[in-house]
Amino acid sequence: MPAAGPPGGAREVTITGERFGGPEGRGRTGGRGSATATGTDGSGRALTWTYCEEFVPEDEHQLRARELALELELDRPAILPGTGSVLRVLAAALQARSVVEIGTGTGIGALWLLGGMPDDGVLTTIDPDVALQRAAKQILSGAGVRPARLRAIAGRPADVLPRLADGAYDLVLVSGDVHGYPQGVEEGLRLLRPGGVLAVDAALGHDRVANPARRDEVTTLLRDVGRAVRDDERLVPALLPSGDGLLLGVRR
Ligand SMILES: C[S@+](CC[C@H](N)C(=O)[O-])C[C@H]1O[C@@H](n2cnc3c(N)ncnc32)[C@H](O)[C@@H]1O
Repeated sequence: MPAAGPPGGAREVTITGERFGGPEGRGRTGGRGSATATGTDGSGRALTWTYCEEFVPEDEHQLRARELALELELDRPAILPGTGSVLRVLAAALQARSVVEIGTGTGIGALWLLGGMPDDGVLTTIDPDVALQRAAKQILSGAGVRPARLRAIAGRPADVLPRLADGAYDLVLVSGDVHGYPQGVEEGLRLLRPGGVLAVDAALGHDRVANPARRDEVTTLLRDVGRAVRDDERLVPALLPSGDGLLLGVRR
C-alpha cells in the first residue's frame, strides 16, 4: 500500500497492514507487517518513522482492537503504535494510578495505558458511543484486564469531565473528537496533579498541521491547540512525531 510518509520530501513507503490517514496520511501497520521505505530525497525519514512505529509490536489484543476499529470505520483513526508505546512509557514512568482517557474507541489506547500502569491503577475512559464502549470492554476483558481497573463512562466528555475531581489524576489522554480537544485540554489541566502529564493524540493531523498552506478548520484547530499547550505557563510542553503526533505537557 503506497502512502506518504513523514515530512521531508518525495518518498515511497510500502507498509503491509492496515490503512491509516487521509490523502496525506502516513501508512500504518497493525504491528506485524513488513515495511519497506525508500526515501527518494535520501533523508530516510519515512523509513525511520516506520521503524519507530514497529519498534514495540502490538499484542494480539491490540491487533484485534485495531481490526475492529477498521471494521467499524471509526471516523477518527485509532491511536497508532508509536503513540501507544510512548503512552505506556509515560504511564509506567509516572507509576500512574489514576488516568483519564477521552475517547475509548475500541480500547487500543486503554490497552497501552493499562500496560504501563501499576496493577492497582484505574483507567477512567469516556466515550459517547455506548455500543463501542461495550466492544472495547470485551476486548479489554479478553486481554485479562480486571473490571476494577476500568471505569468506563458512556457519555459526552463535555458532560462527564466536569464531574471528575480536581488534581486527582496522573495522566490525561485527549483523543476522540478533535472538536472536543480545547475543552479536553482545559479540563485536563484541572484534573492533573502537579507533575502529571497531559497527552493529546493525533496532534499533527495527518501531516497537515506542519504545512502553513493548510488552513482547513480541523488543521487550524489542531495548530491552535498545539500553540495553546506550548504557550501555557502551567505546562512544560513537547511535541513528538510518534504516530500521528503526540502533544505533551507536564503540569507544573
Ligand atoms: C479513534 S478515536 C478513539 C481513540 C482511542 N483512544 C483509541 O485508543 O484508539 C474514536 C472515538 O472517538 C469517539 N468520540 C466521538 N465523539 C467524541 C467526543 N465528542 N469526545 C470524545 N470521543 C468522541 C468515538 O465514539 C470513538 O470511540
